[in-house]
Order: sequence, then structure tokens, then C-alpha cells
Amino acid sequence: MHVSIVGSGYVGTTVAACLADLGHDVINIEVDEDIVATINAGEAPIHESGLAERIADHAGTRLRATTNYDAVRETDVTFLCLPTPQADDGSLDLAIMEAGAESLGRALAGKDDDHLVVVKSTVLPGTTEDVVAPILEAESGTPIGEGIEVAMNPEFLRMGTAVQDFLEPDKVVFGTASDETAAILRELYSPILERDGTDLVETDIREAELIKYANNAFLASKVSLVNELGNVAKAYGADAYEVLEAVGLDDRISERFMRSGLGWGGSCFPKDVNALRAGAREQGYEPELLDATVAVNDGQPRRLVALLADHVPLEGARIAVLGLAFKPGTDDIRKSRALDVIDALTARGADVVAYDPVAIENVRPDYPDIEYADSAEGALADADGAVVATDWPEFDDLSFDGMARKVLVDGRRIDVDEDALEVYEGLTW
Ligand SMILES: NC(=O)C1=CN([C@@H]2O[C@H](COP(=O)(O)OP(=O)(O)OC[C@H]3O[C@@H](n4cnc5c(N)ncnc54)[C@H](O)[C@@H]3O)[C@@H](O)[C@H]2O)C=CC1
Ligand SMILES: O=C(O)[C@H]1O[C@H](OP(=O)(O)OP(=O)(O)OC[C@H]2O[C@@H](n3ccc(=O)[nH]c3=O)[C@H](O)[C@@H]2O)[C@H](O)[C@@H](O)[C@@H]1O
Repeated sequence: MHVSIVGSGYVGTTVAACLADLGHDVINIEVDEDIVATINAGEAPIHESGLAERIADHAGTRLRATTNYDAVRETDVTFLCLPTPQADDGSLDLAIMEAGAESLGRALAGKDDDHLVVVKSTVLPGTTEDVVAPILEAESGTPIGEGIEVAMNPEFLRMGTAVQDFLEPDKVVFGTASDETAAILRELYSPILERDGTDLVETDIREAELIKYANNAFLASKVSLVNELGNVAKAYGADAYEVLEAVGLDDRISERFMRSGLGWGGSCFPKDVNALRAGAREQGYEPELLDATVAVNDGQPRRLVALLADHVPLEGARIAVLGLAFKPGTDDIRKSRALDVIDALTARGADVVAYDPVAIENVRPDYPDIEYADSAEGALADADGAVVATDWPEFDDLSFDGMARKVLVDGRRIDVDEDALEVYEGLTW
């Protein structure tokens, strides 16, 4: 099948490379010329395991990139993989989606045969039919249903395991208005749907849009609940990890997403939970539990710093922050809890020395005044205390020999030789 993918970021690039790998002919349409040149040179514009090989294999043949939307006319299906960021008030900002839909609609004006536009970006219920479709219709001059169809196909991949998550998903969701449209998507995804373990959900467009938000809201709330239980465990002097490991043995709960500590960050959970809260309010519903999910999450970095302050007077103290990425395996620092920890430490007068194996250069522009080390041990040298903000595997079995005071507060439950420390505190254990 001939497929165009608008937006070549984490999702668009991964989907493009994987669909090319499955045998489709794919073209990425992207405004960033560097990304276009990188893909056409056979290289990956982002770091994801298994991505570079796939782009190298297919670039120039089944995978191409361009800045020109006219390329959509050579394709049967277009996926919109554009950013759907958070506006200043927390609500969903659709400006980029609207601009992309306009360009796509204009390009489709010159197309003779039928075209399917699939929204893959995370958007609130109603966006595909009430925002994207009317723009496509107005710009192309073709009524929806008479040459252009729309569908919604949310994406559940995680950063760091994007390729594997796309090719081996738990579920694939098609939100369509007709079985003909669903059939096109079934054909496109057929190798993925045929594998054992992939559930196919076929539903209406509005439900597909909401499934994505409900999924992320559930996972974020699960971590916040685990963190609340963890805080209670800590108050009782109990180990939350032992407690929740046992709880997770209940099939109805599952042992996954049970790691308590500093909480959730990243480019998706925060913006998606906030968009759903704002959307729910707009619909006249007060999302109290989702509000609490965010409040508990926002409290964890402050709790970590308060715990450290119990052992180290922070004013003028040299404090090592280990880990800056929002989770291990990525250099993404968007809404990383580590940044809240740094803010809280500097607000209390501490001198921060930070280390991360890959994310330092992403933090430096916004935090030019803190110190950066080129190894964990370098950050720990002469430190009066340290905190773990990201559970990078390389932080297991650290040596604390160089610390001025061997105080470690762990926000992520790394493997530590507690006997090598003067003070070891876990955030929830
Ligand atoms: N990053 C992730 O792990 C996941 C993201 N999502 C959702 O997928 C959507 C895309 O997210 P990401 O790929 O992370 O975003 P991203 O920011 O990594 O990539 C978006 C790309 O679109 C390009 N772009 C912006 N305006 C454009 C335009 N008018 N025409 C063509 N290209 C344009 C940007 O230059 C950028 O390369 C969002 O709705 C996000 O919530 C869903 C699941 C996972
Ligand atoms: O919509 C999205 O973009 C994606 O958001 C998340 O993926 P991602 O943000 O890449 O990262 P996760 O692995 O889900 O972790 C999110 C945050 O939760 C934290 N977390 C996760 C699990 C856990 O047990 N405890 C915990 O604190 C992580 O440290 C991280 O900060 C979802 O897992 C994906 O399914 C979804 O597609």
C-alpha cells in the first residue's frame, strides 16, 4: 500500500520505518528539513532501538521523506502524526493539527482517486470529525465520505521501545465510520494483526480517541496510586516495593507499572492527563480523581528534597542529582521529575551537580548555572548528599567513596550497597 505520514517525530518516524519494513511504500512529510535530509540519507533522526537499521534498509526505496505535501497524492492513506501539545491553561492545543490538516487538504484538492486520512496523534473526542474533517473538506473541496474518508488510530508505543511496541502491540485500535475504512486499515496492519498477542479493537472514531486518553490516564493514575500507597508505607516504616509486589500478584491488578518513587513525567502523560482534565471540565464534569493524580505526582519531588533536608542542611550544600531523563533509555527531559528536584534543591540554596548518561545537553540550555559531571562518580565526588532521579541501570552498584557525606535519597529504587552509605533513604521504602 502507498502510505504518507505527516510529521516525522517519535511516532511518525517509527511508524514510517515499521510500515516500510512490513512491505509498504512510505513517504514522510515533515517541515524540518534536517529530519527530511537525515531520513533520505538512510539515518534515524531519533534514537530508538531497531530504528536506524530499518531506515538504513529502506531509505531511498520503500521509505522516503519530503517537505512537500504534494507527495500525498501518490499515496492511498495519510497518517497525521503531528504534535498535540498542552496550551498554557493545560488544555489541548490543536494549532499544529489544524495547520497540518490545512496543508493536507490543499494537497488532496488535486487528487483524483479516494484517500483515507488517519489521525494517529492523541486528540480529544470529536477532534477528528469536528476539527480535522471540516478543514480537509474545506481545503480540498471534496466532501468527507465522497472521496476523502477519516479515521482515528491511536498509538500506544513507549519511547525507548517504540519499534518493538509498534510491531508487537497488545492491541491495535481502529476508530472508523465504515467497514470499508476499517478494511483498509486491516490490510495495512495485517502482519501485526496476524501475530499472536495483538488484539484488534474496532470502534467508532470518538471511542478510539478516548481510548488513548483513558489508557494514559489509567497508567498515570496507577503510578500516582502506587506513589500514594508508597508514601503511606514510608510513614508506617514499611517497604512499598514488598507491599506492591504482593498486591501485583492479583491478576486484576498486575505487577506492571507498580514502581513507586518520583512519579511520572515525559512528553505524554502530563499533557494527556491535563488535556483530559480540561476537556472533562469543558463537558461539565469535574475530574476529581485525575486532579488528585496530578497533585500526588507533583508532590513527589518535593517529598524527596524534604527527605534529603532531614539529613543534610541544603543551604550551600553540594548535592549530586543522578539522572535527568524522564525515564531510563531516552535523552528526553520533557516534564522530567529530575527538573522539579533540581528546582526544589536550588530554591533551598543547594549547589547542584548533575549527571545523566545521555540527557545533559538537553538540560544545559535551561539550567546553565548548575554544574554537570561526566560520570556518576564524578557527580558524587565531594558531594554532601545525593539523590537518584532516573533509574538508569548504570546507577546500580555505585561507589560512594568520593562523597564528603555519604547520604543518598533514592527516588527510583536502584540497587545500592546500603552498608557503603552513612544514610540511605528510599522515597517510599
Ligand atoms: N512520543 C510518544 O511516545 C508518543 C506520542 N503520541 C502522540 O503522537 C503525536 C506526535 O507525537 P511525537 O511523535 O512525540 O511528536 P514529535 O514532536 O516528536 O514530532 C512531531 C513532528 O511533526 C513535525 N511537524 C510540525 N508541524 C508540522 C507540519 N505542519 N507538517 C509536517 N510536519 C510537522 C515536527 O517538526 C516534528 O518532527 C502526539 O499527539 C503525541 O501525543 C502517541 C503515542 C506515543
Ligand atoms: O502516549 C504516549 O506518548 C505514551 O506514554 C507512555 O509512554 P512513555 O511516556 O514513553 O513512558 P512510560 O514508560 O509509560 O513512563 C512514563 C513515566 O512513568 C514513570 N513510571 C512508569 C512506571 C512505573 O511503574 N513507575 C513510574 O514512575 C516513568 O518513570 C516515566 O516518567 C505510555 O506508556 C505509552 O503507552 C504511550 O503511548
